[in-house]
Parts: sequence; structure tokens; C-alpha cells
Amino acid sequence: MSEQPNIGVIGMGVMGSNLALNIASKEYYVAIYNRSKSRTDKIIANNCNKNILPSYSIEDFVLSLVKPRIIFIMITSGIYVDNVIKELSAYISPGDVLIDGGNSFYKDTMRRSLALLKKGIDFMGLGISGGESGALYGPSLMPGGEFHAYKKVQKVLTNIAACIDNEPCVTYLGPNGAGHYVKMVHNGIEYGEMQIISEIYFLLKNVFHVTYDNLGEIFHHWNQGELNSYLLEITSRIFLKKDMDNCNIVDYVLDIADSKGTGSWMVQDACNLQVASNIIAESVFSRYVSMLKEQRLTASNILSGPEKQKISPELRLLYIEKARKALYLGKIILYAQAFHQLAIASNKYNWNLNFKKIAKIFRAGCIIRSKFLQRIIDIYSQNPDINNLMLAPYCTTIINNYQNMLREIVIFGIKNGIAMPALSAVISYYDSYRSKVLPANLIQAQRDCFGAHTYARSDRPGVFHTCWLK
Ligand SMILES: NC(=O)C1=CN([C@@H]2O[C@H](COP(=O)(O)OP(=O)(O)OC[C@H]3O[C@@H](n4cnc5c(N)ncnc54)[C@H](OP(=O)(O)O)[C@@H]3O)[C@@H](O)[C@H]2O)C=CC1
Ligand SMILES: O=C(CO)[C@H](O)[C@H](O)COP(=O)(O)O
Repeated sequence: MSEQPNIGVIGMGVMGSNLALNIASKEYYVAIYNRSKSRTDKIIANNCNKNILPSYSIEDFVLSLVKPRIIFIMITSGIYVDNVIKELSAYISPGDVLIDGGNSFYKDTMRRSLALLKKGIDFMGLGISGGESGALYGPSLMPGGEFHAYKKVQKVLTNIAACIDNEPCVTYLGPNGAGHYVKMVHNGIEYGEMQIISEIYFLLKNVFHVTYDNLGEIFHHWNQGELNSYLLEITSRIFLKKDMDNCNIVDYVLDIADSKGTGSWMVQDACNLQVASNIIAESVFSRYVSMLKEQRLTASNILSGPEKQKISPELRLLYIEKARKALYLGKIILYAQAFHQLAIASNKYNWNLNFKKIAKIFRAGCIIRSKFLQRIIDIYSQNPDINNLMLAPYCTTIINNYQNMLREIVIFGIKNGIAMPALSAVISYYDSYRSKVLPANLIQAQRDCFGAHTYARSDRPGVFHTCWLK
């Protein structure tokens, strides 16, 4: 080990502290710095035998590191990252590498890369997934930046990343904002999966009267098959978690979902790219509706819904299996949308994203790790240029077998007054995507009628305008 730290980490919150410990555990000497001293002191007090050197000013922190310096910035995203970069700029030197490992907006990363490149500083936007245990034991890493900068940090990233089948869950993704874009899409998928799982849970609980204990068992059972995923696994365990009075804690968790921005960025970006990521949009909007708790309480006493159906035990069993299939189908179409958005963004920004490699680094360490990712890898191995994952033979077979179950589940939810925004979005997107003809002809005619926007015809080439009201 060198006498001076060779890696630095700024930000000793959940992610930064665990990442620093992970790096230190791989025989690096790590310098740490946190805005508030107390967090730094806590890390040092709890890890006195580790290769960690605390600093209490940015200047001391930077000057403690051997050149070329590798500095991870692990702080709250937004303007704070600009402020920290500004503070660092007074002490760092050309050739040093700054790595922003937070959930930064990819356009901020593009801007920061360009500005720092002019000063000879390499900047990488690094998506990190895995939460606190991932950061500590091995996350999935999504690096974007100049390739020569990646080469400087490749070893440490490879050493700290999760590993599966002897392959580290890190790969160079592309220049500037590519890494943070992929992380944003990862989070969009995370939102979508959490939402469709929640819709299924809510239907089973409120219409089929499945208890939390049974939900835990059912989800655990589902997790043994094609639906296997980290999110399903933690969900089954959440259902079963009891407090001291033997009550299921989840029952007492307030139904207001928070969000920190990545989901809404993905949806805003989908609109900018004109990509129909409606499942993720509904997942984001559902969190916003959940925030209207007071209004919902008032409305629940004023606005009526349907009577809930009475369910026989046989029907209950039948529908639980249909729900499993609806969930898997929802997941497949969610991924189809997310990877489509990635493809369009990759073209727009010339990132040349490799979708097979992206699916590979999602397989371990990260929040969306699941069995289905191997299917995606197989699909892109066979056809790297596939337009939409739904068109791959594996997905087509599942879709054709399961689509009626999804319909039944969504109809069942609607009939019983249970909102299913994301799963409804899945079936609507699916039906639109497979339609030879859509009602867009009428929209074009309306646009031409009120705004003389013109239209194309299906029977002959040209641009047309009609005086519709004369
Ligand atoms: N938690 C998670 O599961 C994941 C989080 N991320 C991302 O990683 C980043 C860090 O998240 P996390 O560790 O959870 O956050 P925490 O809230 O646990 O910690 C935030 C850290 O940022 C520092 N900070 C905040 N504002 C400033 C500022 N103005 N100047 C300097 N430092 C500041 C805090 O310092 P202080 O102690 O002084 O307040 C603290 O060290 C975020 O971008 C987050 O989105 C990415 C993947 C997963
Ligand atoms: O990046 C993450 C996981 O991958 C973070 O946990 C992020 O905070 C999750 O997003 P949100 O807080 O909006 O639910």
C-alpha cells in the first residue's frame, strides 16, 4: 500500500461512506472528506483499523492524495456538485480524475465534462446502483466519460464492483453523460417495477383478501421462477416483517411515496426524445397522486366507486396465477420501453451504447438485478440491432401467452375500483404498438381543421390541406 492515499471520497453519507469502506477493503489507502465533521469522525471511530485518512478541509483532502488523483464525489446531486467541483478546482491538477458517483442529471454531467476538459481535468459521471449494501459489498457501476479517463480508473472500479460469473458489473458505457443516462433509465425501470409490483399486491390484498403473511409466501414462491428479482425478494420479506406486537409493519407505512428526481427526468427526457415511455410516466405520476393524501381522504367520502366483487376460493387461486403472469408481462414491456429510450438517446448523443453490456452489468449488485436480464443479454447477442425487445422470439412467446391474463387483471382491477395505472399503461402501449392502424388519422384531421397543419394521405404521396368546415 502507498504511504499517501491514492483514492479520495467526498461525502460520507449513505453511499459515500460505504463506497469508501469498500475501496479501503480492496487494499487502497482512502482519503475521506465530508462537509460536516461529525460524519467523518463517526466513520473513523467505527473503522479505526482501516486504511482511511480523514481530512477536515478540501485543501488538506486534495493535497493528501498522490497524483494523478482519483476523487469520488458522493454528495446530493444538483448545484451542490457544482459547488464542490468549484472548491476542488483550486487544488486539483491537470491529469486528475473527478468521478461524480451521485444521481446527477446527465445534461449537468455533459456540461461539467466539457468545462473540466478545458482545464485538463478528467470528469466521469458514474451511475452507481445497489444502495448501501451494494456500495459496501459491490455495486453495479455505470461509468461515462472520456475513454482515457476510464482507463485511469478502470482498475479501482473493477475491484469494487459486484461480480457475477467472474465478470465485474462495470463496463465503459460512452462519453460525457452516457453513464448517468443509463443510471437514470435504470431508475426509471426501478420505478416501473416497484409500481407494477405494488399494483398487483394491492389488488390481491384488497379484492382477493390475501393477508400480508400470504402475500409474503406468494411473492417468495413467485421469486423462485421466471419473475426472480431482487425487488421481488425484498418485497416478500417486507410483507413478512413484524413489529413487537406481531403486526406487519408495512401495514403502518404511510401511503405517500417520495421521489428524488431520476424518474421524472426519465419521463421528461422521453418527451424530449418523443419516446412513449408511458409505463414509467404512470409510475412517476402514481407517486405524485399518492402525495395528495388529504385530498384523497376527502374524495374517498364523496366520490363513489363500484362494489367489490365476492370471490370464491377457486377464482382466487386462478387469479393469483394470472396476476403472476400479468406481472411478468408488465416487466417485459417495461424493459422494452426503457431500452427503446436508451437506443434513441444513444443515437441522439452518439454514445454508441452497447445494450448487451448494459444488461450484463445490471445482473448483480444493483436494485433491478433479475433473472430476466439474462434473457435480454441472449436477445442482444442474437440480434444487437433489434428495434424493440417485444419483437424477440422469447418475449413474443411470453407476450402471446400472457397478454389475455394481463387484460383480465387490469379489467378486474378497474371493475373493482382499484387503480392500475402502470399495468393499464402496459396493455395500452402493447395494443397501440401492435396496431396496424391507430386513431391518429382523426388527430391529424383535427389538427389540419383548426390549425391548417396539413396531413399526409395513406393512398397517395404529398402534403394535403382540407377546408374541413366549408
Ligand atoms: N441512497 C441510495 O440508495 C443511492 C443514492 N445515490 C446517489 O448518491 C448520492 C449520495 O446519496 P446518499 O449517500 O444516499 O445521500 P445522503 O443524504 O446519505 O448524504 C448526502 C451527502 O451529501 C453531502 N452534501 C449535501 N449537500 C452538500 C453540499 N452542499 N456540499 C457538500 N456536501 C454536501 C452530505 O454532507 P453533510 O453530512 O455535510 O450533510 C452527505 O455527505 C446522491 O446523488 C444520491 O442520489 C445513488 C445510488 C443509490
Ligand atoms: O438511485 C437509487 C437506487 O437505484 C436511489 O435509491 C434513489 O434515491 C431512488 O430514487 P427515488 O428516491 O426517487 O425513489
